[in-house]
Amino acid sequence: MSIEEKGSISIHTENIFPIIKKFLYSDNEIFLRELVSNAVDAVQKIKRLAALGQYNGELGEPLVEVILDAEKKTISILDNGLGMTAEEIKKYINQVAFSGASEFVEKFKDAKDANEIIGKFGLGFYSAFMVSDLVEIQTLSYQDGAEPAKWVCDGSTSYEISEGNRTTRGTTITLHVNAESEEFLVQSKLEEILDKYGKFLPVPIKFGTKTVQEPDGEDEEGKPKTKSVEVDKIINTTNPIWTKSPADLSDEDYLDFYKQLYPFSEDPLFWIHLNVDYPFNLTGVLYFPKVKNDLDLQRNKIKLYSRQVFITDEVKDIVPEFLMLLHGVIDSPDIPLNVSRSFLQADSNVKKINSYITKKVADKLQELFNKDRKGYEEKWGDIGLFVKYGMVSEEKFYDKAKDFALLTNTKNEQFTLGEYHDKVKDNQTDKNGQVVYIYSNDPSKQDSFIQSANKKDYDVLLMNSPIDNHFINTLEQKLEKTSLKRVDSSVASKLIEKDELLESVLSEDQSKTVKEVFEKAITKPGFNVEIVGLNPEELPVTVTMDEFMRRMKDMAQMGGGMSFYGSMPDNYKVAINGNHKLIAKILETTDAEAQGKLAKQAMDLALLAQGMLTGAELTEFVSRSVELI
Ligand SMILES: Nc1ncnc2c1ncn2[C@@H]1O[C@H](COP(=O)(O)OP(=O)(O)OP(=O)(O)O)[C@@H](O)[C@H]1O
Repeated sequence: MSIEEKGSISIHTENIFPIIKKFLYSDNEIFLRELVSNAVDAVQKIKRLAALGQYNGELGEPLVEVILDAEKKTISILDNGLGMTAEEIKKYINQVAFSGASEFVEKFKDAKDANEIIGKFGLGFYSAFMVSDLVEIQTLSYQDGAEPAKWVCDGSTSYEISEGNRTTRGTTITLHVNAESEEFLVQSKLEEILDKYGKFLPVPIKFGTKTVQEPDGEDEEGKPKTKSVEVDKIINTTNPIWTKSPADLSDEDYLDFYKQLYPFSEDPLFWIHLNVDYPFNLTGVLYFPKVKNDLDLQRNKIKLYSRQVFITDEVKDIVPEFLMLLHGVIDSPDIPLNVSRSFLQADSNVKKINSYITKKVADKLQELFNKDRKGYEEKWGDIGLFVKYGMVSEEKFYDKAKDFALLTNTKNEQFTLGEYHDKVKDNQTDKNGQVVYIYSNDPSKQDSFIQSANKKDYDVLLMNSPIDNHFINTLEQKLEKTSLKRVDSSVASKLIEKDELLESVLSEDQSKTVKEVFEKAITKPGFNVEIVGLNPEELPVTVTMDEFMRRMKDMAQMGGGMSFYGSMPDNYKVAINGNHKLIAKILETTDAEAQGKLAKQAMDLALLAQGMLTGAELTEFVSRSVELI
């Protein structure tokens, strides 16, 4: 039989080709992904037909091959899949493939920004025209009595079908690469693209050959000999671990796979194997990495696959924001890829997947916590950031994480939220029944404050990670009758307001004198002197910034819309311990200059403890101290 037909493809838009070519230029490498996936699909379809008994012929070893002919300027993709009849070409290529392309152009016309749709839109077979002047299909269907068919098209709306030359079942797509796309006529370039998109495809992909050493008997001395042989170079692993059952995998398998994905990374802390088939299909393995300082470098490491074809490493909406630092692979055929990214966010499957992942991560952490508390505590330094971020940003995650989130104190002891409440509630409840958690965000700078708090048997939490400012707010919102105060926000005995406040031993007149002496000694603005009655053991002078004021200023600095507070001058409280020996000494001193010096010295010591004494003031303090000794 001879097939001879010229025809015209019926689509609305006459000039799809130039539009697609122009706007997909930056991402045109996906043509190879699309054509190789089609070839893989064809091979899997024939396997399925055979399994169903609908095909009884020879299956052969499933194989897809990519051949580059740089001289002829062609790239061919061959498969031994199910092939197509001439009728099927008309149906699947002329109608299906081209309708996909015209749909793209329609969408493109409506899109405000070309980038919105580029890259996610699977153009399928039509993407071949992004890099070719002419595309040829040679195919032979598996069906009884099928004739080989050939289809040729130059990307315009006219095509030609005639008798083909394939003698074995399957399809060969040959691209005659256009002048602008000659970069793809380089072996290493194609290899790179195949590696990127096809590393884990389920059917072996051959690309060229490689030389390996094989045993070749023994030499005269009886030593084993080897010879060089050329073998097919297969670029992929067909059964990556996420397609297997966790029961069949060892820790080593997971670690090996991690190394394969991220060759230069340290081992991960632990991992989660994802596997769900209802209400959506999703498999994958997510790894918790050791957190490094440069958080940005670690983002966008999760790879999204669809049926083992790599799609993207931008998984922003599929994976909740707080888990963007995780590594690994997610594979789901149920994530719509033929549409713009903005549509992707709104997709109900994407939302479901997002909450599924959140839940799985929470379950895994709970399991680790329950099984091995000590091991979990050791990992907290790395996972704490994720957990706190999650608690701050997602209500649902907070509800789960409140049972396994840990608080660390300055003595490096760790507590769950419940344990910590029980630990401090007796000694750290104020007169209004509020439990006050005291924290430090910089233990070395705030050491004197921490020591004063510890003297009162107050516990001090460590809150020095980048997320802690937000975490503190979340805890205050969620924990009942609990507030948090930074250890240097007031003198120790006033951090938690109790009834039993010490009185200052000073008379009203004496207080007034001391206040004046200090006000004179302090030359900078924004320091308000106050005489308080503290334990004689506590420091004579303490400089603090009010908790509320400091938080508002911190927020203003981070651009949290509190700019009013940001523009306010810094305001500090200078608490003079009326019960301290030094204050008595100041009162006894009659020489005004000596009095002023003592006050200045005590004030500078307080500033020094806060890390606020710098530059010329520090130099002056040092020489005054030398003089006093
Ligand atoms: N190598 C092949 N062997 C057999 N049939 C093929 C081959 N390549 C394409 N086809 C047929 O042509 C159809 C259209 O292919 P095309 O890639 O445009 O769309 P698709 O694969 O259905 O969807 P997608 O847009 O996701 O790629 C396929 O569904 C398939 O029936």
